Amino acid sequence: MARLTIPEIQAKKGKEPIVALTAYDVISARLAEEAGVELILIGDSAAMVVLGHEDTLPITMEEMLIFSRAVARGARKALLVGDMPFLSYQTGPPEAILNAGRFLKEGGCQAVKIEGGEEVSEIVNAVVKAGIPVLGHIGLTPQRASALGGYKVQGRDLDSARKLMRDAEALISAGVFALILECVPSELARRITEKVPVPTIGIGAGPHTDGQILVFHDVVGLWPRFKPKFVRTYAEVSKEILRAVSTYAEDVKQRRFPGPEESFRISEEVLRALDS
Ligand SMILES: Nc1nc(=O)c2c([nH]1)NC[C@@H]1CN(c3ccc(C(=O)N[C@@H](CCC(=O)O)C(=O)O)cc3)CN21
Ligand SMILES: CC(C)C(=O)C(=O)O
Ligand SMILES: [Mg+2]
Repeated sequence: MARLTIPEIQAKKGKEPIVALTAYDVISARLAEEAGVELILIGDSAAMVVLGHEDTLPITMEEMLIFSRAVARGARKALLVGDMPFLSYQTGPPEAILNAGRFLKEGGCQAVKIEGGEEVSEIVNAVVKAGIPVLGHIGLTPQRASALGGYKVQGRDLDSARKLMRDAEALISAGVFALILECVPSELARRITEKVPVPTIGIGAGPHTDGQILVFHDVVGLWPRFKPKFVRTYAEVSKEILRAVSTYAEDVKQRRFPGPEESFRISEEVLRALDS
């Protein structure tokens, strides 16, 4: 079966919700796709949930490309989007195009995501003009968390709600194929969704967006550090892993593992010859 295309994703607007999820490795990508995920984002959240950094800022292009290639080996139907890391695009169009292009040339992705609104619209436009599809991302943009005062809901007062509407319009003019809305009040997300011609994909943006995205580790219960209000945890995978590995450790200590079924044998004849 062929990979979902950007026009196919766009055609879902107003028809059926788009299912998106992050993934960072071959197993999570394969499972996500088998479960029906249509768009996989190789998120810079890997900095936190895979590499253990405090925030998303430290992750590099080289690291993002390693995760992208792993995901590409596991997913052949979902649209793959590489999340451009901090300082890989902010310096201007030439560097942005070169780094975005690497996600396609080396990362096995079909598109990239860039955080920010009006401030980055020229850069987004340059990347789109180079033939690299861009997924926009406005509202809470974690690479700017310090400037925004933390991981906070955006667009609650009139000025910031207006700013978000302008950001959406600027990105549409710049040519994004879809738009992520993160941590935005539901009614504002609804207005943006009705106003823009491309799909909106929400994370903490309520039920009216054209699709939803969450972080893989949040969905399966593998991220104990914090639980944003917008997360629904569908499994307790950490607990299951802890149970399995604890039992393994105890079995080794108690000499219950390995047993005969988990061990290899040699013939008596060879053994006798060896001992003589
Ligand atoms: N595991 C994980 N899940 C994510 O969704 C995620 C990451 N990591 N890392 C990068 C960013 C950081 N994100 C976050 C992190 C925390 C909140 C949070 O706790 N927000 C408050 C809202 C506070 C307010 O009312 O303004 C909340 O209660 O949800 C939101 C988004 C989203 N992204
Ligand atoms: C949560 C999504 C939108 C993201 O940017 C990430 O995982 O890095
Ligand atoms: Mg991100």
